[in-house]
Amino acid sequence: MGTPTSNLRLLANIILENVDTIDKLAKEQGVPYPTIDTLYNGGSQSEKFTIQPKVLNASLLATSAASQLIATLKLPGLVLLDRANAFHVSSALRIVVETGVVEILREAGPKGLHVADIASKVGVDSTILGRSIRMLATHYVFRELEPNVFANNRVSSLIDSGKASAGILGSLRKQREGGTKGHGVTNVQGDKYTGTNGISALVEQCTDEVFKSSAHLPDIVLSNDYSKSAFQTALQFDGSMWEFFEKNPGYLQRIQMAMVAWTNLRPHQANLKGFEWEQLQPNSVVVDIGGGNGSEGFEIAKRAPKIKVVVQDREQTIQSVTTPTWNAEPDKKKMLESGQVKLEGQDFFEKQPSHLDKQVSVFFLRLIMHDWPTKEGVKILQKLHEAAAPTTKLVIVDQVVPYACPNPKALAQIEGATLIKATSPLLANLGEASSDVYTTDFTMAALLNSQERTLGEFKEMVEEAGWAIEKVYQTAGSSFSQIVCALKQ
Ligand SMILES: C[S@@+](CC[C@H](N)C(=O)[O-])C[C@H]1O[C@@H](n2cnc3c(N)ncnc32)[C@H](O)[C@@H]1O
Repeated sequence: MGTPTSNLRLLANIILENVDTIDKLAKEQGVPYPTIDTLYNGGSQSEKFTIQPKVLNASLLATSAASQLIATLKLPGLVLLDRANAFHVSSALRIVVETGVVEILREAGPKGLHVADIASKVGVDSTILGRSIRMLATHYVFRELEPNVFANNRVSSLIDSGKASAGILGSLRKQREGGTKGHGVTNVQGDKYTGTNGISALVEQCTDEVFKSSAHLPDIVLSNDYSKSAFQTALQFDGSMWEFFEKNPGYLQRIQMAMVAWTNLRPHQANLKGFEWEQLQPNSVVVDIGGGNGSEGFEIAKRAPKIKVVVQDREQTIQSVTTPTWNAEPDKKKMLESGQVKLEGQDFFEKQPSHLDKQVSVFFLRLIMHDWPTKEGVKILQKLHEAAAPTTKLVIVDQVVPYACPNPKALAQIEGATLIKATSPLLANLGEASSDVYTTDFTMAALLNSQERTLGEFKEMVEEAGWAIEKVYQTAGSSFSQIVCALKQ
């Protein structure tokens, strides 16, 4: 009998097999896989190659094995220190994003720029700025070309707002001039994000209010007192997070742009893949519940030009964010003028307006359920149930949290429930390869005392409100899933 293959070798073999798969596909198609040192260009052949399903599958398995290999090879004490101090990476990231380092380095070009020059443009201490960029470079965000000379790389360039650095620095100046707005509250300059792909807004939101809130989450859990969320504690605000945003319009603009980033961060089809909007009958009505600035409602209306879309949100969001956005963009304005799309102030805890009663083909909810604890989630879905016709569908787009073990039988039977079968010794949820869904879950806990849900939790919640899951569409590389429900029989 030969020596059994070591655990290290099993992991290394998974990496090699999957890198071989990617290399072979790259060779066949004549497209190189991008290196970490190249700049991100979503439209390039190389980046498009990385999100082809076969390539993505292989890269997820290799990522899972590689991170497990690192966690095994690195001394456990150092793995623990990394985990315990991960928040410093968030601090460094906020410093560089709000000081426009990415834009300054884009303007500097491939030779990069010395940190003293970056700091003098920004007006901050060059030592801590340099240490921030170096810490990030150590985590593969930016490159240090020679001592203290930095340049963008594939990850940092993704944050690029596309604006001139002078604009970002102008916003920083206004932010400083306005002074602090109270405990933990940043004087956010919302206009800085308009016209961007939203990624800088998302990174700032994560590293500012989410990070500050998360620091208070353990105290809440340990005291078992959920009367105030971690967000309310961090920002010393008694109302809801949405009320806070309405009082602080810069934050409102930032979170709405951060929502757009979720569309741009990953292959976009992933959000809309699955439900066949084109198959709806002409004049069918789709209601985008809590549609925010209507970015998804717009995509649906584009995909199925013969249907009608109603984008609903809180009155103030419709007035101050959604309507100006749709009036400013010609394609969207045309849809409003033709009557294909309607923007409507509507609280989703209230009864749907009479013009929609029993008239809706699909209620669409993207990133809504995860904002609410289950009790409120059930109330929202019950209101939609009350307005539903017998054939109305409910399409929920949210992240489905994978168990770290295989799905139980009752769930495995739902069409589309299992995505990738991970083989031993990999974790069933692919570990690091699906880490984003677990961090978003904690974001929801910190901001809203809410959560991302496993498929089992979704099943229980929708059934309590009178719906039943028919099918789940999942996409490798995107924890966003579409859960299609019909009225429970
Ligand atoms: C996480 S955002 C999602 C926005 C949008 N669906 C998307 O995916 O881009 C949540 C949305 O819910 C809206 N919202 C919060 N409370 C609401 C309520 N009671 N009625 C209607 N909309 C509400 C917020 O204004 C915000 O636009």
